Amino acid sequence: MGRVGHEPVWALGTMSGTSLDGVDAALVLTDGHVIHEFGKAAYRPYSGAERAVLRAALGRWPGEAGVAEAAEVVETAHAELLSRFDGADLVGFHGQTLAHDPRGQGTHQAGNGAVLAAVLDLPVVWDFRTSDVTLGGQGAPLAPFYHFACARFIGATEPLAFLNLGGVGNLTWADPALPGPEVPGALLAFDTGPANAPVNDLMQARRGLAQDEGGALAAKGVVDDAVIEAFLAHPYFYKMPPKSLDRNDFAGLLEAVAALSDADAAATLTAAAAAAVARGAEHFPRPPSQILVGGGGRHNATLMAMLADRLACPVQPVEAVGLEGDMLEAQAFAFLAVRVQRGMATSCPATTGVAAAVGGGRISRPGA
Ligand SMILES: Nc1ncnc2c1ncn2[C@@H]1O[C@H](COP(=O)(O)OP(=O)(O)OP(=O)(O)O)[C@@H](O)[C@H]1O
Ligand SMILES: CC(=O)N[C@H]1[C@@H]2OC[C@@H](O2)[C@@H](O)[C@@H]1O[C@H](C)C(=O)O
Repeated sequence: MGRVGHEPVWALGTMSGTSLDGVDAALVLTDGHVIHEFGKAAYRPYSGAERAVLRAALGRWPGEAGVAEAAEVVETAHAELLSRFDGADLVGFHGQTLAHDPRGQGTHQAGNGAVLAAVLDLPVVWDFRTSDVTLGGQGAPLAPFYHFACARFIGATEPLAFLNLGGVGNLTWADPALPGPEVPGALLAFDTGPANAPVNDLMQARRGLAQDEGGALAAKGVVDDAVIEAFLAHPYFYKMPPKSLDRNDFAGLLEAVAALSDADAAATLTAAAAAAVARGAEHFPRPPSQILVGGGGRHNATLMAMLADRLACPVQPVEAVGLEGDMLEAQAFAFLAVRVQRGMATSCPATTGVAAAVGGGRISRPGA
């Protein structure tokens, strides 16, 4: 990339995840290879009204009803949150995934980076997933290149795995001893299955609550093994990675627990998330030394206990190695923004199934 520097810059990354709870933003000082320092991070929840607009647009594509309204909610929430930060050199704006169908209609993240570039008066990197999909990849997960940098940052020398427990779960196996993330054998990544989304949907439907706080309800229930067995027969679990999911790909799971008590249903959906991760771990090229967990699901003690039961290596929140589990994804899009700006790859065959290591993303500059 000519004289575009190799100096580290402060990148401000954002994530508005599949749980539709709100927007995370975090500053990272990086050159796109190495994490030099972490800066301030902040969260802005969506209001009930905003969440309703986003929920109504789930599964929709650009131009369809409700999508422009959803994009406006996303842009407004991000502009409000990001205006609270000083000192950023550029922004990595993920947007809100409304639909994801990589081998069909594509992938759709609502929100226009050009709008944010104008409001914030900063270059904004956005639309991270489309070019990977266009080149035959899944367009997700994209955090793995960042996970590789995290593995280096914490001084790991043995293979390890990162597990994100958001609405959907995803696993990255990484070997930090290899020279870089795109080197064959350095990474293997994929979505594991539904993580918190089905439990959240159950809690909403049965109790009018957003989540099963701490996994307390699930802890009181009994897992229905027949439901788990039927769940694991889903064709997704027979696909080789890389592979990715849309939030509602397992919508039938909620029907499968319809006849169970609230506690048994919560226990069974929580066990399904853990079983999907354990099934995913069977794909690891070599056993990892540990699995480090980020995302909101690490606050669910029942889910964490079920994971520890089903996995052969230690499972602990990323805080155990000094990382911030609520901000990993926002930090990932800060890191990836710098890579995009510098013409570096953001995905490779082992992370998204794309044919070769590729970069992605659009860059909008203020005043352009
Ligand atoms: N204290 C808690 N107890 C139980 N569950 C929790 C707790 N805190 C967060 N969660 C779960 O984590 C979810 C939020 O996780 P997170 O913010 O990582 O998801 P996301 O980023 O929206 O999703 P994705 O990573 O799939 O895009 C909540 O919706 C809830 O289900
Ligand atoms: C299409 C899409 O937005 N996928 C998200 C979602 O949330 C978790 C999982 O499904 C993962 O594939 C991805 O996000 C993370 C940040 C990623 O790209 O690595």
